[in-house]
Amino acid sequence: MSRWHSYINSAATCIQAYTGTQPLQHFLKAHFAQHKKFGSKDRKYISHLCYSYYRTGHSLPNTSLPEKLQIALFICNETPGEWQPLYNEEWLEHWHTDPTKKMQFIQELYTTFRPENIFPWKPQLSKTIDANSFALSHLVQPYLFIRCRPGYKAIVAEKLAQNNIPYTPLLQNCFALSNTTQLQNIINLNKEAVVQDLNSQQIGSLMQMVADAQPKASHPMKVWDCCAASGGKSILAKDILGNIDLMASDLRPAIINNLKARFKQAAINHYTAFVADLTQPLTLIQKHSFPFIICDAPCSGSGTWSRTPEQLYYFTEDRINYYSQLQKNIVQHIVPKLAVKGYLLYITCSVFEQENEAMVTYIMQQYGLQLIQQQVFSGYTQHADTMFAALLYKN
Ligand SMILES: C[S@@+](CC[C@H](N)C(=O)[O-])C[C@H]1O[C@@H](n2cnc3c(N)ncnc32)[C@H](O)[C@@H]1O
Repeated sequence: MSRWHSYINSAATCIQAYTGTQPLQHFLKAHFAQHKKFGSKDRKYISHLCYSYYRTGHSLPNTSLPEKLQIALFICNETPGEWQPLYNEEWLEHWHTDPTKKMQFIQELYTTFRPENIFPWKPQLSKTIDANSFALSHLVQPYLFIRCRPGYKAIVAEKLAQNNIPYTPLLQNCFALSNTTQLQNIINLNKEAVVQDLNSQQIGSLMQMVADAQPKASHPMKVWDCCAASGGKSILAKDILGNIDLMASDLRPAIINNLKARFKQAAINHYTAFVADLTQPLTLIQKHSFPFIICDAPCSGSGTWSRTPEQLYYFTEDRINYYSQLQKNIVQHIVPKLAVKGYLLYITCSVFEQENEAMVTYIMQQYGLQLIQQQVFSGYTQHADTMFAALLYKN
């Protein structure tokens, strides 16, 4: 058996053992730790096969797993490259860079192939999203994006150049890099630059609106990042709003520890961090009110599935209702903490209307907040995540 066929078999073994209950990345890491015979190249090829498989969603029913893997590779790779020995002349002739043409070829060979099942939830999308481009975006891995922190852009650019790392400058402070780039030993992550998706960075434009509305020389604004995770939006807020009185919370204690470590690297020393379940009444900050609350809500994550295609594969539609209800429960406890003349920045990395525009309508109707701006930041044509953000105001 050729090396390439044995990769297909190894990937098939992984796919059969994987149940979707943990990130694929973690599963593969543990699998390779258990099976030491795989060298680093083998791990790379097998992982690539697995990821390609999940990228095609449920478009290939009634096809054997090795065949599915071969088709997935064909659809997801722009060129056959090293995988060429797996394919006959006819397939190689149809190896276009345009995935739509390749899918037409597959449809002729496999009548059960359903490309519409790569992303089957098109009716649920936010209206401004181009459903076809979005579905196709799952076939490729997005870029790695970094945001240079204030004062460090030239230093970061110089370090990347010194290490011969190619990058494309975008926006004011964003660099796009190949997704295999290793930055750990090259730049001071979190201090000089943060790893942050292009559209996560774009949400800064709504934070800038809050900054612009602040009277000059006022006290540091009290900002609560209420679903902070490891603090990506907090650091962005700090960089845009400057001297803020920052409070960050999240449901999970481990993640708050990560946030503290990251803030240390980011030289953010003055802040308060605490654990809070926002589906429950808040006791810790009973007396506080905030002129700015950032709610980067837990969501389906559907705008980021081209990074984690196993989630695309294992998603079920009932989860949209689950997340929308969770978001309502969270909003219920944070809106009362918003000061009069305060701003709520509601964010998701979801593409579903029910988690996005419909949630904004709900917040406006239920709590009387006024909409300043809402936007889908689409990433599907830029090898980036798709995000949604709405800035609301309390009169
Ligand atoms: C989209 S992530 C936040 C990402 C983060 N803002 C960033 O920029 O990196 C959503 C966060 O909400 C947290 N979360 C989920 N359920 C929650 C709850 N009931 N109360 C508070 N936080 C919750 C999750 O732990 C998760 O870290």
